[in-house]
Amino acid sequence: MPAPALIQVALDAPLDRLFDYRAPDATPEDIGRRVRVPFGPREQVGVVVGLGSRSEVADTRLRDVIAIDRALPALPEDILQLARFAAAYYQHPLGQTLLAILPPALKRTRFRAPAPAAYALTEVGRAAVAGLPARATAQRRLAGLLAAGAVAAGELADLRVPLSAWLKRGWVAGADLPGVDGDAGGQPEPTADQAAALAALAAQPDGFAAWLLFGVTGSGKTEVYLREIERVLARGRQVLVLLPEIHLTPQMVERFGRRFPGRKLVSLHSGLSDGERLAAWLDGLEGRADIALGTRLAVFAPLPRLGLIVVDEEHDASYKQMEGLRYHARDVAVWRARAAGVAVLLGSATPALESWANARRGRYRLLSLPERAHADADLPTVSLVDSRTDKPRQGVTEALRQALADNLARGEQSLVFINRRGYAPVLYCRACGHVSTCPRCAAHQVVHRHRGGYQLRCHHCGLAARPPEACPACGSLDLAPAGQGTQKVEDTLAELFPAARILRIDRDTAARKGAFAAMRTAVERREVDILVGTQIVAKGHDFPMLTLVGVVGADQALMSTDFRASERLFAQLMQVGGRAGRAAHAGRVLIQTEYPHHPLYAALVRHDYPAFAERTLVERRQAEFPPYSHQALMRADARSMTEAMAFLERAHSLAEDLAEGVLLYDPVPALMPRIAERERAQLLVQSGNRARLQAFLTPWLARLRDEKSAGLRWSVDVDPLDW
Ligand SMILES: Nc1ncnc2c1ncn2[C@@H]1O[C@H](COP(=O)(O)OP(=O)(O)OP(=O)(O)O)[C@@H](O)[C@H]1O
Ligand SMILES: [Zn+2]
Repeated sequence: MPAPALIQVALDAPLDRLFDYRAPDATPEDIGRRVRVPFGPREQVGVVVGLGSRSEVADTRLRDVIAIDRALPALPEDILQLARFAAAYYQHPLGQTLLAILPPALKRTRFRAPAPAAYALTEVGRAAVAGLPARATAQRRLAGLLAAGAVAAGELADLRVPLSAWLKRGWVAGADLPGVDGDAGGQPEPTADQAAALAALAAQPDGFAAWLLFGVTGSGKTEVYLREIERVLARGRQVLVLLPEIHLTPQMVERFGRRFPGRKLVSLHSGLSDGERLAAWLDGLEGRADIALGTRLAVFAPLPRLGLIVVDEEHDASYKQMEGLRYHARDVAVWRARAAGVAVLLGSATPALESWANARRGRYRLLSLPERAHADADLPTVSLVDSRTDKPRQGVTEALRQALADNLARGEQSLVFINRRGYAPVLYCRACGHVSTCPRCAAHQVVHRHRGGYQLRCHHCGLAARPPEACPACGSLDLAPAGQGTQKVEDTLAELFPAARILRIDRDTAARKGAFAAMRTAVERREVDILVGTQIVAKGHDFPMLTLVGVVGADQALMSTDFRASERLFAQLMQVGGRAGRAAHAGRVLIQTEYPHHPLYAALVRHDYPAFAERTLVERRQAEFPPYSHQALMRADARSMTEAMAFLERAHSLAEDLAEGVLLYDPVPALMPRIAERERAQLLVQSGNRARLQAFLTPWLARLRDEKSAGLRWSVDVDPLDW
């Protein structure tokens, strides 16, 4: 009698193991397929990762698989391998990793078919809509929208139109999206630097290569991606393009669509509906998509003909996932490219110091675009406004006010950058100095404008409260918002320039659907004179009439205890400054600071990223911080600090005999020691050798898996970016 066929299933369970199920008809083709299995009292979706005939589970306790989903193609072997790598490297269970990389629609036990990308009228529908009565306004609106041909599903989603009723009646049906009209002929001639970069890429023999495209803002990095992609597409391969921000995807999709009119482009990000995401994912998996553009999660998209991976703005912190599988999409992309034997192209004006160091060591090959691409565009002039002498009034110095006034008079656009949303960072008692703090967190409450008055909000736990009438510490009524946020700067500018059209963009205003696209259109149509915003306006945009950038309140980051703060600040200011003067009009950047002699600002004035990077790398080497060491951070949180610290002390003692070649720091309270009534502590481990650190983490964490203590949560973050 043949041994019973078993499948090994990865499930979304916090246990680092696989689960065996009986599946008499399973074949090797089923590896990578979704299955439905009984798990405890419920049904769960899992992925088949192996076959077997013997199980450690007693025969009587083995359960039968409910169904193997053979309607969909299996996850290909390279994606299973990628998941195995990510699970092992980031110390996360394989099952949870695999389930995290599946589109949400595939995680449900009741499987729903992918939604069409677009809808079009059927023959029947065409005849029917001709006879719609005038009072059927919603129906007539839908008929109008569809009159000229297929319309993207997303464009119909927000409108109140009777789409589902028409689907039932057979008046509309799913359709493919019409291709974008291309102007592939209208592409600019590459500059000499672009041509040199492209020649180097083309000269590289097939196979893995990691490239760092270091190009100043506006140097035409995107143009290099586009031409290299064209070359790879021509060889019949697929291309994966990673972008840091979901807001940037639509504009990139549009730019790519225009450039590659005949090609199928799909986008993959969390802003899509589950149906759209599934459809795009399947287009990739089944080889229909030529280009997949997406945010970090797209790095796991199955693409059987993969020929190139591009990571735009590779330094961006949003490539790092902060919970669950705490992966860094750039690093995973490099690993994937190596496994697939293809090139990976990392682009940035301010590369991550890790990447810069890799380029210096020859692990990445460096391509440079030191000048702006546009023939008339120079890099903006950066100047520092000494705010000790030119004292800001409501946040704005006289120098910045004057520059904004000049720009307004010339009809050019300006951007005021302040990386702090809300009205003011704290509510302050002028009698005793008390500042508003969140009752649940070790954080200040931020003052927000709210319905004609104010509200106090915690940016860590979200708690909102009415401001107190009197100071909770001394009873004084002399309470006032102190410092500036985007809302206050917006108010100040409105007072200074009553005729100016001002638009504020921060996470609060951009949360509304379509807000970002509306902002872009308004700026492009020159319906805005001054933009006020946080870092979300700083990235990626190309606004030809924007010629002045003012930076307010940047000094704060200089004081941070996080060793990456200065790297982040430099990148941010370089990016935001890079929005100025990208076309025919010269740009300038004014930075208000009390530290005009700080070397970080000096490097910015000279647009000298390499100098900044070299200096910072020397500091990192002295302190043995990354990239000269590799870190993992264990975080624990509990109702009391004693519990959190006790757990980490225990973890520390369980590590001691394993930690050869690994430096174990003492457990300490976290930088933000309390969030939402949970006390937080951390334990840092570090090694000069990545493999050593990995070899230590696995057995250490295995020992800790059995340590249970009620109400305590812990996790490990490999290559942490935040503290
Ligand atoms: N070879 C070229 N000739 C003329 N214009 C070009 C050329 N390459 C790019 N441009 C133009 O220069 C501008 C900047 O290009 P692009 O957006 O590709 O730069 P980037 O380096 O990706 O910018 P950033 O990183 O600042 O977002 C665009 O308006 C683009 O159309
Ligand atoms: Zn809070």
